[in-house]
Amino acid sequence: LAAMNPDICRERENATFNTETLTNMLDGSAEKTRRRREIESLVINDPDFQHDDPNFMSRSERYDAAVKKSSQMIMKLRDYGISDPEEIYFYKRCVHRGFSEPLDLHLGMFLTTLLNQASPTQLDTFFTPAWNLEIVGTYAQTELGHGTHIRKLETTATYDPSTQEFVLNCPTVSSIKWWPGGLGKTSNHAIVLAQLYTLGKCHGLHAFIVPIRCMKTHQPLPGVTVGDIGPKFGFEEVDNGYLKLENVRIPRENMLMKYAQVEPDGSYLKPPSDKLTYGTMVFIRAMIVGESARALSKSCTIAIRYSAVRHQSELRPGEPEPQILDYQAQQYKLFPLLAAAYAFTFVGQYMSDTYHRITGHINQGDFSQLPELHALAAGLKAFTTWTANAGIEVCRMACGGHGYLCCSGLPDIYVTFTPTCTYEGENTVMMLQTARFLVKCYRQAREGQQLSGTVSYLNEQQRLQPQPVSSRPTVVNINDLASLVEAYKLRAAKLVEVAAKSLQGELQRSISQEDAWNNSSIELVRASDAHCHYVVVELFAAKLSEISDTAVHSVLNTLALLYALHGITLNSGDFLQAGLLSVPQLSQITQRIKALLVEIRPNAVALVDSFDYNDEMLNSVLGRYDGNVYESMFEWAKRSPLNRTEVHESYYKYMKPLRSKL
Ligand SMILES: CCCCCCCC(=O)SCCNC(=O)CCNC(=O)[C@H](O)C(C)(C)COP(=O)(O)OP(=O)(O)OC[C@H]1O[C@@H](n2cnc3c(N)ncnc32)[C@H](O)[C@@H]1OP(=O)(O)O
Ligand SMILES: Cc1cc2nc3c(=O)[nH]c(=O)nc-3n(C[C@H](O)[C@H](O)[C@H](O)COP(=O)(O)OP(=O)(O)OC[C@H]3O[C@@H](n4cnc5c(N)ncnc54)[C@H](O)[C@@H]3O)c2cc1C
Repeated sequence: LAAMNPDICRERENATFNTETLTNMLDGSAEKTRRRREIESLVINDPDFQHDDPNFMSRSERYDAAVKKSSQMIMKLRDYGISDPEEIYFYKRCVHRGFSEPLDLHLGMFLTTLLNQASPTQLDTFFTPAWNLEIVGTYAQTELGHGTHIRKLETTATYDPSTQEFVLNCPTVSSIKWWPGGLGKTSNHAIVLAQLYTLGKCHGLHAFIVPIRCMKTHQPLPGVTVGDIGPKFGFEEVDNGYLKLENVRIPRENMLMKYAQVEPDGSYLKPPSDKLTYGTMVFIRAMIVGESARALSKSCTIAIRYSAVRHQSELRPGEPEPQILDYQAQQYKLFPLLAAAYAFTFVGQYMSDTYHRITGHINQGDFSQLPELHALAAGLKAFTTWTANAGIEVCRMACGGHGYLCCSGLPDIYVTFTPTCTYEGENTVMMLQTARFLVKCYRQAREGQQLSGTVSYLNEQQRLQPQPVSSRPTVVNINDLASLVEAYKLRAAKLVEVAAKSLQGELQRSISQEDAWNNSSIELVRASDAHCHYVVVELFAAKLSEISDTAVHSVLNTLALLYALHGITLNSGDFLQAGLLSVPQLSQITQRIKALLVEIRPNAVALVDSFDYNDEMLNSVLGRYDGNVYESMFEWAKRSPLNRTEVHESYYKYMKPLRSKL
């Protein structure tokens, strides 16, 4: 076994806090850390899950290997008796080493939709076979023509009372279902979102369980055309698919009927809210927030560990080349992202808790908090995925040339993560949904209604009327987190007001509501962005009050300050315009940020260690725990398929004959 790299050892010795304490805090408790590691080691020590580098495999081999692993995984989860959703998740992400896989949609959306939208009788029929993987399903909503504007989806489900069946059709090319994960080759069922027609009337989108392949032969059923949509930017393990349905008949019992219902005679019973069909999307959006944290924390782990062992250039003449982590510019690239990774970890936990709390109420028949849940999940999904997406690229480039190698792990993290900005609601569209909620709340507050929850700051509008900067004490104390939270709150309030006024102004020009909306989109998206930014800063600050260990508290406080101050410099125009900040304060902030970088520097490696990604899951030669980067890069390169023979066959086929001709 090669010794630890001395640079990275020194980093760990210099840390001012206990890494394990912070890991326990991130997991929830020491016991939870222990259990997570136990589950991960079950996978890592399992010979069936030894990991061949997918970068050396064809797409078909990758799909094959992923299906094999998933099938074994299901068996083993049963054998070990692992049934808690969080524990299944730990096991699963370790099996697939962070890659997406063909069963993601079955586990994440098919089962979830059943649980949330099936009637008790339907659950009896479908859930057990689905849990046992006899039924393998996907979530087929998006069509060639529409992903965002789902009210315009064209697939139809027409009720035939004479046989008590629904007849499903994709009548046009643009109505072909396109994209669903696991649809192409893996699934034998799909939850199909279709326009419901009964007794001659359209009732909008509803969800139907549609068998698409024979349960015995796995051949497509009559009327079903199904296949893989071809190679993509990433997601190579996943058979994202197409599906065309022609007069496919399913029993009446296959429409998900927890809320809306079609009776045997064809009469339609309305759901308590027509947005309940959209419930699974809200769940996945809420979960994506945590995925942003994971993608970013992995990328930071790789870039920061590598920056601790990489030496380059001369800082002081005659001295040895420094670790690249000693360059201020390198710290300025990476430490704000490290801070964001921590922030998003806490926001991810909050979003998951909030989702479960509010769906608990929904299951009790109380739908009052659904709008806020939707607005929060949509906005935070967009806000965190945009930041993480850009951050992964910054981490990759911070590793110089080696970041471009697949063995750095960063290209795979990027291509796997980047579609979160698009799927489950395109980010701009999601920001506009949040804005719709914010503007509505703003109007309610103006009318004197008392708002609660994350938008309660809009109650204070009277107090927020702009005042000349000179006539009041400086709002921001740049050394005080509570004061920074307040500044973000006031900025959000201001930008919501700007958006609302833009709408008002447009309407006064007597254009339609819809055109006014479109003409205010820039302000609306910015308002949502500011709102989400405030929520993130607020949650980070709130988290600090829960931390009892003083050393951990101190280092996280530094990160929270950096997150907040760096965000202000990126959006300084807003803060200046709103009179929340003075120009001289802006340069004080830059100085303060520099001081924070220096404070974080000795703890940087320990801070990424605390995320506790084992080497198998990180899958990166640059991010290895032992820091032995160059040796393992050389070993990896030797395994490249091009190196299987000393002389490649192309030499004999083309180069050699060419030489004899010239
Ligand atoms: C394991 C995981 C892997 C994941 C892989 C990826 C899987 C996928 O991508 S699956 C497909 C995901 N697709 C999407 O997310 C589609 C995005 N589009 C949408 O959600 C909708 O079309 C949307 C929200 C943009 C507009 O919906 P639409 O019905 O036209 O609503 P709209 O007219 O804008 O608003 C109507 C009201 O509904 C509300 N609303 C909209 N969506 C929701 C919701 N989900 N929950 C609650 N309320 C909602 C609005 O806030 C609005 O309320 P109000 O009238 O009080 O202001
Ligand atoms: C890897 C991957 C996996 C997927 N898996 C699934 C799946 O399992 N099941 C499934 O059903 N779908 C799936 N999808 C589809 C995905 O949900 C859609 O692509 C997504 O909802 C975006 O819709 P769209 O492609 O129609 O984009 P579009 O809506 O066409 O977006 C294009 C542009 O138009 C803009 N735009 C659109 N509408 C508005 C508006 N109202 N206001 C302002 N700007 C607007 C957008 O901001 C964007 O810039 C997947 C997609 C990917 C990439």
